[in-house]
Amino acid sequence: MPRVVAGNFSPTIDTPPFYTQSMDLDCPPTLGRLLKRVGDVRKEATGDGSETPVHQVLELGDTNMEPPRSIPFILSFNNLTYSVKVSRKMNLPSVLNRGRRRHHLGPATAAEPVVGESMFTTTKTLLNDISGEARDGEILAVLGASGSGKSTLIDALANRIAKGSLKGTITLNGEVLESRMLKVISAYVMQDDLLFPMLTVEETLMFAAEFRLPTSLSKSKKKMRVQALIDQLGLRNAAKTVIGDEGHRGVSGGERRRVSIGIDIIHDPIILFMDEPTSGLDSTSAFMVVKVLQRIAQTGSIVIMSVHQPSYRILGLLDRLIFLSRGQTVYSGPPMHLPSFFAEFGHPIPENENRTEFALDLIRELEGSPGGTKSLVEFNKSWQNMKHTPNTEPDRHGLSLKEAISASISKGKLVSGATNNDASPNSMVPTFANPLWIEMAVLSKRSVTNSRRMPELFGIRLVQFWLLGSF
Ligand SMILES: Nc1ncnc2c1ncn2[C@@H]1O[C@H](COP(=O)(O)OP(=O)(O)OP(=O)(O)O)[C@@H](O)[C@H]1O
Repeated sequence: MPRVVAGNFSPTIDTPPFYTQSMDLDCPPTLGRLLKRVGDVRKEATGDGSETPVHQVLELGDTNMEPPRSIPFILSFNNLTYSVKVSRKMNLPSVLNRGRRRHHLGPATAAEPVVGESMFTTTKTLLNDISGEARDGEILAVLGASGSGKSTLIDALANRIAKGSLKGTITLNGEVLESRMLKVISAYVMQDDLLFPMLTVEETLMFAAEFRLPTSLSKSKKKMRVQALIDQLGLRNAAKTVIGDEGHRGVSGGERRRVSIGIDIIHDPIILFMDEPTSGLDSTSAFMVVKVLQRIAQTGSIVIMSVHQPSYRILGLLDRLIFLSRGQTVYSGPPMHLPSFFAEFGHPIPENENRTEFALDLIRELEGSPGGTKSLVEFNKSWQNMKHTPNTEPDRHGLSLKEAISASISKGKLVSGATNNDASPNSMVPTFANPLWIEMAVLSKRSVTNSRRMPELFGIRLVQFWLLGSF
């Protein structure tokens, strides 16, 4: 049974954001100066000089709490197309035919390679003209059967696809995102949890804070960030529990997944990418993970995730959906438009039926039919043209992307290495928060702490070192 947080609520600051009070937009301050001002404003707000983190505490039962207003961010992607070369399956007659054609012994047929193809390779389109947008405060979910292209789309948006092979545009607030900038303001949460079994949840997150947050951020601030994150992740009751493994009892699967998320979002990213965060979890744990993601979104982040088959409750937490079939969009829109979409397509969703299950079943059925999903792809295009409401762009206070990021940080968001006082724009986005020797020291300390608590592993390591030292 998952534990629900009875956490404290960290108050947010009512004072108007100081970028509107004093930030000179013609000359944006460095992130370091902004962070300092964050401290000053928080001190003013608390009155007693203590600096209170603005991150909110997760209270799963509390749905009335007003999320803090954030700086608007919109990630738009247009006409994303991604193809790869795959080796062609060869059979002798086709090879002979090809040879004959090359020597003008017969007419070319449809099987002749087209431009960009060769005798041995063919082009496979993994993403075909995908467009959409994701906004801060919202969760965009990519759905589809296995092999439909969900992971590929998430990878494309997270800039994890080789440069040049992806066609189309990806912009944040209308500006093309440099890969360095994206790396700093985003996080990609892996499906696999690589955690140290003998560290507690709190220690795991503290090591992540020491590794990823800059040394210029004091230890007490890092501790505050970890405590706020524990509450946000709904892990207060499990904070002192070890992660565990097959041989040691530890946290539950859902808690473990939330710890993994916590490690990746320790720097409070503006964009969070996740490939199947709920896979392998029971429905309650899966719901709690997505609830945590909703809370993260509400602190001013864009959350983009893939999900196989969300339950009815999870569907209620998602703001936008993209259904894929063989790399093509078959539905794009909010969950509440699913019934009208499928009704207009001629396949109304029966009452009391899970909408996503119905949609996925119908897509699978069409995929197996002679015409494939072409009719649904075409219908979606015309439906988008018909129904698509003009972009209701939120008020961005006239900020450029960099100014919006700075302002977002000033409202409590952290960015790794953001305390650099250098005024050049590039200094805003250092790739590494800490020098290599600090990273090595943190990693070694983590490994030693974990090994010391596993005497059997510690013994094996000791023998290994002794043997290696003897030769
Ligand atoms: N580098 C590649 N070369 C060739 N085919 C690829 C490559 N990467 C992915 N694919 C194929 O592209 C299709 C989409 O893969 P992808 O992993 O995005 O699907 P998915 O919807 O995430 O599936 P799952 O739910 O099983 O994870 C699959 O058919 C996969 O085999």
